[in-house]
Formats: sequence, structure tokens, C-alpha cells
Amino acid sequence: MQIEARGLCKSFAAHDVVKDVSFSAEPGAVIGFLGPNGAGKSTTMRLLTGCLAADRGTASIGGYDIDRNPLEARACLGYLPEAANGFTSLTILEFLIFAAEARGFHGKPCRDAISRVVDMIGLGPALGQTLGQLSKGWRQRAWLGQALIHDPPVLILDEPTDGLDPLQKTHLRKLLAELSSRKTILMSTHILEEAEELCDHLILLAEGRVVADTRKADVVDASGRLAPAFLRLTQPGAAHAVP
Ligand SMILES: Nc1ncnc2c1ncn2[C@@H]1O[C@H](COP(=O)(O)OP(=O)(O)OP(=O)(O)O)[C@@H](O)[C@H]1O
Repeated sequence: MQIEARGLCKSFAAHDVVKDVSFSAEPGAVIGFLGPNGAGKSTTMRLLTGCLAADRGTASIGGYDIDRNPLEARACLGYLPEAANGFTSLTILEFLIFAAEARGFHGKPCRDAISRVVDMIGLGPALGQTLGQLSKGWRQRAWLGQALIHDPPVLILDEPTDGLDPLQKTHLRKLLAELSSRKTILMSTHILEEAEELCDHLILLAEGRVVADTRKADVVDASGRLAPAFLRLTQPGAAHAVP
């Protein structure tokens, strides 16, 4: 399995935010990670990526446990955090050099890795601008660049198109569709049309629990829409119905 969560639990103070979350992603799967605001999607992603320690349970990426083999697991993983920010004084080029060197690329392999993502994401026109100067769309592209710099087999993308204008959204969705043919992707989104378009599998979270882990084809309605199933499965109290 490329992504595996087993019994993940996380509380903040007395608030149980992630409750016994288990699921897995086979190689090549494109999974939509859906749920209402506050369901625990970002927290689960942080647990999977090792940015946050679980209270209980385990997570593995590319077959490597994120706690016991963090370097191997992270080598397999590109992560786009929610509302990615920071490094505001670096230009996109400096940011990509930093990301590439942090992944162990130096000299020609570093230049090659950067030129690959610059071409793939179309970062060329903005390479000399600092992240602090960039619009949200360009900043999101730069952060996607750092997630892809080492060409990882697994991508965890937290609301990748959040806040982008329609043109940027279309561009990014096209890129994700291209990437989906050769990567395992777990992506959260509130835009159900995006999951309809890009994902083949869905995991729905409500109140910290997995309330559905299903092929998209099994929950869309006759018109291919997800909204009816989403509303039914994630309504308040739905999580309590899960055995
Ligand atoms: N560091 C933290 N300290 C305290 N509470 C937190 C922390 N991080 C998240 N929470 C809480 O955990 C709950 C789940 O948050 P999380 O961001 O994981 O949800 P989400 O499903 O990603 O929501 P959204 O769709 O709005 O981004 C929320 O109630 C949030 O306030």
C-alpha cells in the first residue's frame, strides 16, 4: 500500500479530533478526502505526513512507517499543506533550490529537478519573485513545486485549489489529472465537482471518523454527482452510526 493509516487518533486538549481513522491507498489510486469543515481532514494529513505525532495508531507512506522510518517515508512523499505559506523572503527559484537541496539534490541533479518542476507547473515567468509578493495562485504553484521536486510516488495535497481563480483552478486540475496517471494521490477538497472529475476513490470523514471508504462510482448519483451522498453521509450525527 502506498498510504496506510491504522487506528489513528489525535486529541487537542480534551477535544478528540481524529478518532480511530484507518484506510489505505493502492498504487495509482486518486483518493478524494472529503468532509465538512472541522471533520479532521487536515489533522489526519498532518499525522500521515509526520508533521504531527499521533496519540495512537500508525501511518505509513510507500510502505515505510512515518515514525520509525521517517526519512524513507518522506522520500516517497510530496506534501502540500493547507494554505501553504512561509518563506516569504525567498524567490520561487531560491525556494525550489532550498526544497531540492533539502531532498539531497545538489549540482546538476538539483538544476534538473528544478527545471522539471518549472516546466511542469509553468513557474518560469515568476521565478524571480519572492513568495511574499506572489498572488495566492502563484504561491500555491510554488508550493506544489516543492512537493514535486523529488518526483515522489505519493502526493498528499490539502485543498490544492483552495482560493484559486477559475483559470488557475483549471490549470491546476489539468496538472493533477496528468499526475494522477503515475502517482498515488490523497487530496482534500470542498469542491465536490473536483472530486467528481479527478478522483476514483473517496474517503469521507465526519466528526473525526471515517464514514465512507468507497469507489466513487458506488456513491455518485445517476448524473455523476456526489452532493447527495456527501450530504447524507456527513450529516451531523452520521459518525455515530458507524460501527
Ligand atoms: N493545533 C490545534 N490545536 C487545537 N485544535 C486544533 C488544532 N488543529 C486542529 N484543531 C481542531 O481540530 C478540528 C479539526 O480540524 P482540521 O483542520 O483537521 O479539520 P478539517 O476537516 O481539515 O477542516 P477544514 O475543512 O475546515 O479545513 C477543528 O475543530 C480544529 O479547530
